[in-house]
Amino acid sequence: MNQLLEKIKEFGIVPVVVLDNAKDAIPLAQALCDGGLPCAEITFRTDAAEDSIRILAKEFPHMLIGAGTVLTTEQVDRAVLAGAKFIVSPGLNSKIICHCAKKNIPIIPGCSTPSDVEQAIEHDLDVVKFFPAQQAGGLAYIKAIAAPYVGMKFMPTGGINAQNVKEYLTYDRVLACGGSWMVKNDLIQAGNFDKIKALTKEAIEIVKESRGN
Ligand SMILES: O=C(O)C(=O)C[C@H](O)[C@H](O)COP(=O)(O)O
Repeated sequence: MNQLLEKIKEFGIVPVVVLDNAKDAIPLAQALCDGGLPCAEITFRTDAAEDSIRILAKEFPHMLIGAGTVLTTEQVDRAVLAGAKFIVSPGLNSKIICHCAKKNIPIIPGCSTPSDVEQAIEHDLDVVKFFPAQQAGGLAYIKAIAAPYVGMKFMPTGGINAQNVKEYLTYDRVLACGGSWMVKNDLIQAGNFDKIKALTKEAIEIVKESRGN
């Protein structure tokens, strides 16, 4: 498996962040790092995404910063140029996967059906996002879909929180979980970075528990 994906596995959780204002990028990143999780997927849902990635790549070079909600090859280019180290998309788009392969940047596309997973295999991928995880059938569905595709690992995202993340993480075909519960937009907007740090610490404790240490 790609080294960067190994790193994501080590973290166990990828915070999915929506930033309305790039000025929040630094305190947000500081809270994540202080909480013990130097990793973030900055989503291209807002205009602030590209600047936020650029700021974090420069100011927090030790952090693993990726771009999420990537829907076009143009966004891939902007994300990579800004310094994103990985790309995540909600669905599987062959054009985007080929573009990422050309640029040699890891992509984790969203899958929610066996056909999606088979397309990912066609592209030689061994990790996919499972989205929307909780709503599409949760861990039971992942176990069922993982059975025939023995080489595939999953990053469940969507509806995951401090209450249900542990059960996902204890399944060995789950690489890591994605989620926004520790970086909720209202906490960012309220400047409540202490709470973000506390929720991040709690999340990291759950990762440790799921690994029996
Ligand atoms: O933006 C994307 O690229 C997505 O595919 C959706 C996000 O991953 C989920 O919205 C996160 O889910 P929550 O943790 O339930 O907020």
